[in-house]
Amino acid sequence: MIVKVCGMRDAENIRQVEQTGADWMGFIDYDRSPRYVKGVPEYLPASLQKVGVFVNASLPHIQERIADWRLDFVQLHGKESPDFCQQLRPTGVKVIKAFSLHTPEDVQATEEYVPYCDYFLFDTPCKEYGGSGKTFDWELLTHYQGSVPFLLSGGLNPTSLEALSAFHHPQWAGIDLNSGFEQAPGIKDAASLSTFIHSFKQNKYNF
Ligand SMILES: O=C(O)c1ccccc1NCC(=O)[C@H](O)[C@H](O)COP(=O)(O)O
Repeated sequence: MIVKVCGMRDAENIRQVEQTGADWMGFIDYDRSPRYVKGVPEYLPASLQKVGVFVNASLPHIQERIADWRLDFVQLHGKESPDFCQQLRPTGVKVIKAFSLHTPEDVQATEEYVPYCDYFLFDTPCKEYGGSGKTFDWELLTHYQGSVPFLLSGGLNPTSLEALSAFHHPQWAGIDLNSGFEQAPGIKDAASLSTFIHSFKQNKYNF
């Protein structure tokens, strides 16, 4: 299973989190987020896949960030269309489309994105677009029968292991961790992440 830690920006903290067993690290390029990375992060991890997180950014802006932040993935949290996702294909980065899930209709809306995305990320609806710290009703995912693998996101924290161990879905590919492991916006508790990730990867979902 993939573990993504999102909302990083401090060089020393990035180095600490690089050692926790996480697979992907997310950097937020949205200036209304308390985790906004202005410019280029002082340190970019060498051993983790780098994910740039955008909210309704333009294609040229994202292309610039792909080069500057040496991104492996682009994660789109706004109202980006399937066509926009398709336009990112020639850049060579993998595309993650985030969806806020509130109703079964929200799940159905993912279908037209299938040809243009490598992963989906299912998150809690909130006016800030992400980082709410709140969980959504995972039962909604019984309505998801698509072929694109997804990361489970929204409000995961050190107490979430039991709920995760009870969750099953054939397309479940990983988890996304953010505000539930923070000491301050953008600063993660590396020790807590390390313990959690170790337990998560040790259990039966490490396939
Ligand atoms: O985290 C943010 O501040 C944020 C702001 C705007 C768009 C996306 C954002 N985060 C993207 C993520 O992938 C988060 O990890 C995801 O929303 C879950 O966050 P949390 O509920 O805090 O675990």
